Amino acid sequence: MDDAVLRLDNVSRTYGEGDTMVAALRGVSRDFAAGTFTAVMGPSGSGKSTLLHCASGLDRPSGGEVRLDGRALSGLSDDALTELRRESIGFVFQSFNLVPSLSAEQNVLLPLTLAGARPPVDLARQLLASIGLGGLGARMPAQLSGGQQQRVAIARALAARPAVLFGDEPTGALDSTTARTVLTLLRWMVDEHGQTTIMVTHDPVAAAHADEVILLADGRIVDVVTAPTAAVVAKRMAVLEAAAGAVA
Ligand SMILES: Nc1ncnc2c1ncn2[C@@H]1O[C@H](COP(=O)(O)OP(=O)(O)OP(=O)(O)O)[C@@H](O)[C@H]1O
Repeated sequence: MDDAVLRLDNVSRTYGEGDTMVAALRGVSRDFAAGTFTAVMGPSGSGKSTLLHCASGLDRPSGGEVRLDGRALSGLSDDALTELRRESIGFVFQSFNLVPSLSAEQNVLLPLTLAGARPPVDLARQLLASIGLGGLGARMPAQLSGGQQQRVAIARALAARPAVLFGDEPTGALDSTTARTVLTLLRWMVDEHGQTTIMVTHDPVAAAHADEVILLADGRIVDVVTAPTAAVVAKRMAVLEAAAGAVA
């Protein structure tokens, strides 16, 4: 696919050696087209976090290749990889990871200021307004609800206009109503701004917001659900969980 922003080609990742070796990823290949929203699911230990880390340049695969905007990551030095991550990748985590002593606005701008850039003063205000937090920029994280804090974290991840936004259980710490607000926001970023987004989740309802769901089992992609509904995803997951339980 020519419009792939991110391409995984036969990516493998092993941990340890000899008898204790664990194959966390076993030859994963997948193209992620620009402007698409993908959810990654699978039983515990199936390789979701490893996939996210390898795809985002946080970890180096043991084999295969990851290409971001056509650039092979394996050839990059650690410094070049860090630079690429800073410029092209956004992260949102389950624990919002905001700096408690900085205001919402300062948190949003932090990655840019740390990178030595002088972001336009109204960038944070615009970003916060665009995600429904207009007027709250001066608040400290402790003065915001969980959902509001996660939206600040999303604004921060988007400040550098990343090629790909990665979410590691971004709604895992939120109640279902608040989670829906955050998922609607992610969906809106994809639809309105073409923000390519890849999210690991355990929640079929969250996964149903994506364009497709990749299902992992034992380090491999074993199923892909297009135009997912929560019911279909839950059913496929139940089959995989049962199989994983039978092996364990
Ligand atoms: N640093 C590590 N050292 C050794 N083994 C590891 C390491 N990290 C992950 N693994 C193993 O690799 C496999 C995949 O782990 P990974 O964390 O990617 O799974 P996951 O699907 O994200 O699991 P969960 O849903 O429980 O978070 C597991 O068997 C795990 O124990």
